[in-house]
Amino acid sequence: MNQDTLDKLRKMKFFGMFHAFKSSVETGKTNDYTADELLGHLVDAEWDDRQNRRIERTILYAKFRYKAAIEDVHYHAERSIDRNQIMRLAECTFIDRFENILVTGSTGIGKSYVASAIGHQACIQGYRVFYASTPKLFAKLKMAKADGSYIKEIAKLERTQLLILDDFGIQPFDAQSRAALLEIIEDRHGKTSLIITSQLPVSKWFEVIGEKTIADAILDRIVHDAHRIELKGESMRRKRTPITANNLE
Ligand SMILES: Nc1ncnc2c1ncn2[C@@H]1O[C@H](COP(=O)(O)OP(=O)(O)OP(=O)(O)O)[C@@H](O)[C@H]1O
Repeated sequence: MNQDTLDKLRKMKFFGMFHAFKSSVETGKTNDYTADELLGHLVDAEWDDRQNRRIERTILYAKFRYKAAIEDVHYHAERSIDRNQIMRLAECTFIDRFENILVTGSTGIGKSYVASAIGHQACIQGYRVFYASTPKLFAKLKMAKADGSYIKEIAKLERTQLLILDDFGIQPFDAQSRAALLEIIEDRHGKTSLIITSQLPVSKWFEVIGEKTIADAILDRIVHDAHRIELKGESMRRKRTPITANNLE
C-alpha cells in the first residue's frame, strides 16, 4: 500500500513528498502524526523541495563567477567594506526600485565576489539574475550580430531583473559595443537593475565608453542615484597567496 503511494508520488514528480513520506514510513513516524499533521508535513516537504529546486535553477541560470553566499563575505576594516550597506543591499529592495549598484576598486579586492554574493541573494529571493563578464558579453554580442542571434541575446538580457556586468571598462568600447551597451542600458532603465563592477573609478568611465554623446546618455542613466561600493586596500588574492619570486612565473 505504502509502496504504491510512493511509486505514484515519484511518477507525479512529487519528490519532496516522496522523500518525506518514505522516511516517515521507514522510521515509523507516520503513526505519531494525526492525519492533519501528516498531510501538513508532506505538503511542507513538497513546498520546500520545489522552492529549493527553483532557487537552484535560478542560480544555475545566473552563471555566477563565484559561488558566493552573502554570509561568506568577509568584512575587513582596511578594505572599507561596510557590512551594513552590504546587508541592506542584500535585502534586494534596490531591484524593486530598479536601482543600480556600482562596485569599484583595484584588482583582486573582491568586487566580483561581492556582486556575486548580492546576486546569489537575489536568486534566493526569486529574482531572475544573469552574471556576465563585460568583455566576454560584448564579444558574444558581436558574434551574435554576425550569426543573426543578436535580438535573441538582447531579449534574454532584457528578461533578467538583475544584470551583473563584471569587469566593466577593462577594455575600451568600440563603436559596435558602445551601441550595444547603450541599447542594453536604455532597455533596462527604470525597469530593471544592474550591478557594474570596475577597476576604474566611475570618473574614468566616460573615457572608456569613448564617444561623448553616447557616454553621456549611458552614464546619465546608470550613475545618478546608484548605490556605490568603493572597495579599498590590498588584493584578496595576494592575501591568500603571497607573491614571491618563486611563484611569480
Ligand atoms: N569579501 C570576501 N570574502 C571572502 N572572499 C573574498 C572576498 N572578496 C574577495 N574574496 C576572494 O578574493 C579573490 C579575489 O576576489 P574577486 O575576483 O572578487 O576580485 P575582483 O576585485 O573582482 O578582481 P578583478 O578586478 O581582478 O576581477 C577571490 O578568490 C575571492 O574568492
